[in-house]
Amino acid sequence: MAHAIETEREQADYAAAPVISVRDVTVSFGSQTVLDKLSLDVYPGEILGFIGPSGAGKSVLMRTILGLNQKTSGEIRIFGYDIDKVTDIEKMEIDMRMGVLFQHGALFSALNVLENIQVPMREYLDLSPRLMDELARLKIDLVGLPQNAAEKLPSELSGGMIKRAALARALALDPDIVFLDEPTSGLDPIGAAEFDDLIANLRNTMGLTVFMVTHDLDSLFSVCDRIAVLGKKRVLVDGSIEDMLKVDEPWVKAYFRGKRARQIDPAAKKRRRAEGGRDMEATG
Ligand SMILES: Nc1ncnc2c1ncn2[C@@H]1O[C@H](COP(=O)(O)OP(=O)(O)OP(=O)(O)O)[C@@H](O)[C@H]1O
Repeated sequence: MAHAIETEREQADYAAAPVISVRDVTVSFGSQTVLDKLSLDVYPGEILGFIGPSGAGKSVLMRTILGLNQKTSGEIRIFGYDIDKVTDIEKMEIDMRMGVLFQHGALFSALNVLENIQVPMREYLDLSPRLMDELARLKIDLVGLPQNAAEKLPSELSGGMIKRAALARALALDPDIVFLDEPTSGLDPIGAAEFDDLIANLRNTMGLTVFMVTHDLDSLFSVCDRIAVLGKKRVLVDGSIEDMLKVDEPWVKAYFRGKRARQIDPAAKKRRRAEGGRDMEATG
């Protein structure tokens, strides 16, 4: 499906070279083929929502792009580099430009928030402890956590605080792109909306590119510029929310026009963009 390009900004983004380009990628585990010749582009500065049925392979694609799963065939380019042809130093530079928030946060339980945020700094940079403390505290501010969260262990944080701490860690090296695996799962609707706003603000202020695996319809409607649907081991369709509402593929139809989506007004996103808030999304 062609992109429905709505704004000048989007037009400029889609004219730019993709930051991630996945071409004909196949991933198998033993005899199980999870992704079969899948292709997908991610453009600079966009928030891409990646959806699909449970077990379809969303996390597998994310992990494959990150180099955590092997692909059987196909090509992945990140920032223009073919990841099969990069040197070790180029690979490290690419890794440093990508932050990841894994499902459930995946913080180290024995480390406090400050130490968790410093993990990527220790892995990739050679900084003094004092500078690392300062940088980590800036990230704590950036994600809207109180400074007294710095010394807390993950077990002492609420679900929403864990997500924010994990996001702070994903942002530790000032990446160009962040991968978020179901970032709002387990949050109450208010916490989820606040987290969505945080993601949108970070994109707007830092020019981040966001690859978000999600099941959250509110996130898709409120912050995602584009949605890609995984099904039958490939990207079935991609486009705007408005495009999704016109798609006849049964799963996409059930997802966007089923019972849970019935209150969502397709015109609301345009109003939200015009007004710069997310309060207008759902009609009651
Ligand atoms: N390391 C692995 N070894 C073997 N099979 C795997 C591995 N990782 C994932 N799979 C299989 O790949 C399939 C896709 O899993 P994946 O976690 O990507 O689904 P998903 O679309 O993210 O699902 P959900 O929405 O439920 O999180 C599943 O059948 C899973 O069992």
